[in-house]
Amino acid sequence: MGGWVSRLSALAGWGKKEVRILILGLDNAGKTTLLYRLKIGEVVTTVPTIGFNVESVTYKNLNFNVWDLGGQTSIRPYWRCYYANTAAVIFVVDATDKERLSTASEELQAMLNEEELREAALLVFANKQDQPGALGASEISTILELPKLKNRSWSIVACSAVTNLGIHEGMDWLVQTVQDSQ
Ligand SMILES: Nc1nc2c(ncn2[C@@H]2O[C@H](COP(=O)(O)OP(=O)(O)OP(=O)(O)O)[C@@H](O)[C@H]2O)c(=O)[nH]1
Ligand SMILES: [Mg+2]
Repeated sequence: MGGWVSRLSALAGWGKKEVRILILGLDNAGKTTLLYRLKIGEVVTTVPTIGFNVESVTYKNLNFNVWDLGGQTSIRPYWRCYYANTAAVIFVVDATDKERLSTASEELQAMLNEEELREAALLVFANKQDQPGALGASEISTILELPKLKNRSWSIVACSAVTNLGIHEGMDWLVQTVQDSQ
């Protein structure tokens, strides 16, 4: 009986495994704005995240469980509590916040050194491209030392969570990469 139920469920697509994605980055980078852009396709008014937001998001037939963690300095030590079973990390950078790009780079490297994220793909979103003076993907890639990464599927895409620029390009890469690794 149990066998029939699970086979029928599988045929119907019920209980389909969700792919776990984390959205990380410094405070004010635009993580929560991105999460709801993915979830409802709109720009929502946000407040700084204390703790996390989590949503089920379906993109190109893949079901994601997307966790958006608060990025304030005092909250960053808790990021590691969420690393287990993560297929991919979306690291959001405020491309206008030049003073804090080195801090973003340090947090990114610390995160990538974690054993639990050894196989996780990395998508960096260079966000806020609608703002004047935003640095482009190649400049940010250099500052974050992405070309030096070893044994990691990674990509960087310039985007705006507000205007939707680049969001699909980044998510298409993510879906393809996650599917290829499964
Ligand atoms: N101009 C512009 N503003 C953006 C963009 N994305 C987010 N913002 C704004 O940046 C501010 C911070 O956005 P949040 O999404 O709350 O940032 P967060 O990364 O979740 O911040 P924490 O929760 O504190 O970690 C808000 O005022 C957003 O409206 C963007 O692409 N362009
Ligand atoms: Mg937030």
